[in-house]
Amino acid sequence: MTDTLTITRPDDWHLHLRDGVALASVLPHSARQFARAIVMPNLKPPVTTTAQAVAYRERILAVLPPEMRFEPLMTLYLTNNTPPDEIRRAKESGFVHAVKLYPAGATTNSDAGVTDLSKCYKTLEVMQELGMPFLVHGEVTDPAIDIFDREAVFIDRVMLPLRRDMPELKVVFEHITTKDAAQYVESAEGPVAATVTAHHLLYNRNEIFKGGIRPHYYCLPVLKREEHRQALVRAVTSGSTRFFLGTDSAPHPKGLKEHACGCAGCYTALHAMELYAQAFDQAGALDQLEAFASFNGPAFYNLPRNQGSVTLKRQPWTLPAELPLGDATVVPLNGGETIEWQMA
Ligand SMILES: NC(=O)N[C@@H](CC(=O)O)C(=O)O
Ligand SMILES: [Zn+2]
Ligand SMILES: [Zn+2]
Repeated sequence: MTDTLTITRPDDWHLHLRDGVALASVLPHSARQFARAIVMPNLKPPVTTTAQAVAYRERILAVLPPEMRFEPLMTLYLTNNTPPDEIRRAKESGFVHAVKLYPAGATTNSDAGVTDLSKCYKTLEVMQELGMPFLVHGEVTDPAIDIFDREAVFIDRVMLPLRRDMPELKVVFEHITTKDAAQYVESAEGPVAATVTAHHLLYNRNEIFKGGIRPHYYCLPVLKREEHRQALVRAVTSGSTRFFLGTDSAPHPKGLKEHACGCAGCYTALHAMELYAQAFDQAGALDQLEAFASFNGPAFYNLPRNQGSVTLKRQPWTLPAELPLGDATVVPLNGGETIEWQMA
C-alpha cells in the first residue's frame, strides 16, 4: 500500500475564484494546492473582453498572500456578439488562455451565454486559426431533455456538428460526468480533451439524496449513475493523455446552497488533491495521478510543466464544517467529515 505520494506540482484546469471579498477568501486554498489555474469568467457581469480579463487577473494577484505563488490563466466568456478581433486581442495579451462556452441558461451566471453557436462561427474560426482552446459547458438547455441526459444529448446536437465544421479547433469538454462523454473524448479525432472533477470521480447521484436532500452535493452537470462514475474513473486512470484535472470548485454562500432553490456548485478548493488521491487510490491507480494532475493539462495548453513537487500522505484529516467566504461562509464538500489523505 502506498502511503506517501510525491508528484510534480499540479494545476487546476477549471476553477471558479469569484471576485471581491469572496475571491480573497478562496484564493489561498487553490494557491496552496495548485501552481496555476484556468479561471472561469462567469462573474456578474461576465468577463467578455480582454481588458476585463486583464483587470480581473490583477484583482486576483492583488489579494494573493505575498508568500504564495500562483498564476491565474484567464478566460473569456463567449457571447453571441464576441467579435473575432477580441480573440486576436486575447491571444496577443498573453494572459488569456481559453474562451468559454456557456449555453444560455445552462448553469450559474450563464444568462449572457450563447443561444446558438452558429452565431459565433466567425469568432470560432479565429480561435481555430490561433490555437485558442474552446472550453465547453457541455449540456443542452432544451427543457424537454431530462436533466440526466443533457450532457449526452449535447454530444449529438452540439459537439459533433461543431467538430465537423471546425475540426482543428482545440476543444475541452469541461467537467464531464457520463460514460458517453468519456467515450467520445477517448475516441474522437483531433484536438479534444476533457476535465474531470474529484466529486464526479468519487460520488454518484445517490449522494445527493442520502438520508434527505443534501445540497452540498448538487452541482452542474449533476452527479450521474454509478456506471457513469465508473466510466470516468476508468478514463482518468487509463493512461489517455486527453483527461486532466479540473476541480470546478464553485463556492456559493452557505445560505444560498441550503435554500429552497439552492445554487449549483461544490466547493473543493480546500482539499482537491486529497479527494483526487482518494479516487485514484480506490481505483488502485495512484501511479496515474501525476500525469492527470500535472502533465496532461500543460501538454494540451502548450505550457511548460511546473517546477517543484507536492507530497500527499495517507493521514486522516477532519475538514472544517464551514469556512469564511467574504462576509458569509461556505461549506466545503465533506465539511465536518474526515478524509483519508492530506497534502503535506
Ligand atoms: N459547476 C457548478 O455547479 N457551478 C458553477 C458553474 C459551472 O461550472 O457550470 C458555478 O459557477 O457555480
Ligand atoms: Zn460548467
Ligand atoms: Zn465550472
